[in-house]
Amino acid sequence: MKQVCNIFLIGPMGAGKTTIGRLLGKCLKMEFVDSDREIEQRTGVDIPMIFEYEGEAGFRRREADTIADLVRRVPIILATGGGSVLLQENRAALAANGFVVYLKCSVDRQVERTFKDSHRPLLQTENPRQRLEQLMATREPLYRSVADCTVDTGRYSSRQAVREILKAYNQAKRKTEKQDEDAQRRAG
Ligand SMILES: Nc1ncnc2c1ncn2[C@@H]1O[C@H](COP(=O)(O)OP(=O)(O)O)[C@@H](O)[C@H]1O
Ligand SMILES: O=C(O)C1=C[C@@H](OP(=O)(O)O)[C@@H](O)[C@H](O)C1
Ligand SMILES: [Mg+2]
Repeated sequence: MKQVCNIFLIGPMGAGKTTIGRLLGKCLKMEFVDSDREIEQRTGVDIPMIFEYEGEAGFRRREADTIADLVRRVPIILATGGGSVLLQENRAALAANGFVVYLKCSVDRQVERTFKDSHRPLLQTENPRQRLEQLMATREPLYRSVADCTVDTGRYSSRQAVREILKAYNQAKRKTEKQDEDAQRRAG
């Protein structure tokens, strides 16, 4: 049975994964880890530097290794990077090991929330909006394919988003517990 102790946040850049994950960790008194920060700690350099020296492919390899380790650290709230869903191995690891929340956000909101930050290499281009639209077109179906629930962070403050996530998480937890009890009863 899929375990729902862990909560994994997926979604595009600027959706609020890092911000909301941190808040959720405090609320549930659970360990919070951001995969980007973990990669930076492991390598000793920042994300832009990894992209510069190893390219996106090098970053994706490090991201996959980090996610594979973190999903096994139970219980955990994990905020992933926006491109984590690109690799099938990440999608499988997330889907199998926790409750996956897709934090959804319009491109307009993404632009507003990311334009001042130069820490995202994929947005260091002439036209970040166009880049975000392209990324959304490829990634949106992938976010949907692994999500156990979706929360639109454009409609909510981070605190409200946390409440929405908790509602869905508790519902899923109750459902799993009930299924476990039923299975035990049937087994005698
Ligand atoms: N409703 C909201 N939910 C989450 N973050 C928000 C919200 N409104 C504004 N923000 C801001 O958006 C920015 C990007 O958030 P971040 O957590 O870094 O996103 P991500 O990790 O998904 O890229 C932060 O400065 C955050 O404070
Ligand atoms: O969308 C992406 O490919 C990326 C998103 C970033 O994380 P956030 O989604 O937390 O900004 C970070 O992992 C890296 O810059 C690549
Ligand atoms: Mg983040």
